[in-house]
Amino acid sequence: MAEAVTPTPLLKDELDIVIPTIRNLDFLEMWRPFFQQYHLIIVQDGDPAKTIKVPEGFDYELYNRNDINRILGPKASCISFKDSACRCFGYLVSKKKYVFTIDDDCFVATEPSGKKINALEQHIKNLLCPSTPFFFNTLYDPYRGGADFVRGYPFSLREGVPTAVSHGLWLNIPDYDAPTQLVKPLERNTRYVDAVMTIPKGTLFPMCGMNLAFNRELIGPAMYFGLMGDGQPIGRYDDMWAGWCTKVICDHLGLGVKTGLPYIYHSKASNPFVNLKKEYKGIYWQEELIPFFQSVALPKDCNTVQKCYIELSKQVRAKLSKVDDYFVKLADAMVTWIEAWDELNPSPADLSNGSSK
Ligand SMILES: O=c1ccn([C@@H]2O[C@H](COP(=O)(O)OP(=O)(O)O[C@H]3O[C@@H](CO)[C@H](O)[C@H]3O)[C@@H](O)[C@H]2O)c(=O)[nH]1
Ligand SMILES: [Mn+2]
Repeated sequence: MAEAVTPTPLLKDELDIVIPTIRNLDFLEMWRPFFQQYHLIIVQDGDPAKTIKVPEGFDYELYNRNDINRILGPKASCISFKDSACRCFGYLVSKKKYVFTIDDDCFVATEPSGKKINALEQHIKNLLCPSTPFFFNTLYDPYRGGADFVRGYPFSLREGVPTAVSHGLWLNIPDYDAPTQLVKPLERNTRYVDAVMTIPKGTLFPMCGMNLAFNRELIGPAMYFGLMGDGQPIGRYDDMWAGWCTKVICDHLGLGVKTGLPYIYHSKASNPFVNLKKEYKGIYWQEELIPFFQSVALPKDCNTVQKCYIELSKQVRAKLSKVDDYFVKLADAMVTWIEAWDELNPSPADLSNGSSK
């Protein structure tokens, strides 16, 4: 009898899984059937002297703070310490076209049917299918089996645009801010919504980094998770900052951002009092940040993510320094991030003219 051949997982050699951690990586055991054939990039935060045990059988590279400092030198100043924002170092050093990032307290969720959810597979489907940011399809993702564009949907728009980001959701512990966590400590998300939607052009969204995938070649340089944690006046707004920058750049470049499936099972409610201390400035700053991002206009000649990002950093410095001096520091860090990105990811043109930035 012919041996059952395990199909090669989609994008096996074109995708890295980036995991920020201050804990242990036992959660990988539950993901083993879905992750084992992919390469992991583990970003160890906190004390570099601590040994993080990686379960047997995984192909990985692990970076701690000493590695980050060694690889980036002075540019390491743009990588946060003691905050999940450190994960973006993994995006920097990856050499793959796609990245999936997941937190170490996120587990395999189950569909209402009882089927285990391969979150990575669903993210890949989301990324490989076009997005529809210019006209909302009321039957949600028209490219999913059993759905299509509905009547009245312009045929000129049905080709869609390339998808840059796939934003997944969470069962059990939802990604609530500290005030909501404090008033609703026992609330659990049990609602499984079987939908994937493109976030319309011109609409921002709160991007959560715990179950997120993106096309690194299309949007990687915009996925900087900012200056958070140790030595910074704010934490837990890393993914929000990246999401706002990413969305305005995707809108400018005509790229798509999707949200919805897949779900993961989020198990750890971080301490709301600790979270409040980290994120409280963000809660009132965002009342000024959102109008800023809503008003961002990027010049036509910003035709690459790096050019968009540098232009964005100039507008952050000019328009947000009045909110707090922190944004001047952040604007500088945004430039350092792009310098680091271009240094570690030279374009073919850079390589051909031998300029190592
Ligand atoms: O200093 C730190 C703290 C945590 N990590 C790693 O980052 C992720 C997220 O940590 P945790 O699960 O404790 O955080 P949450 O409160 O559940 O979620 C926040 O994290 C971000 C989403 O990813 C966002 O800011 C909030 O939603 C885990 O893997 C920790 O090990 C870290 O590296 N350094
Ligand atoms: Mn968590």
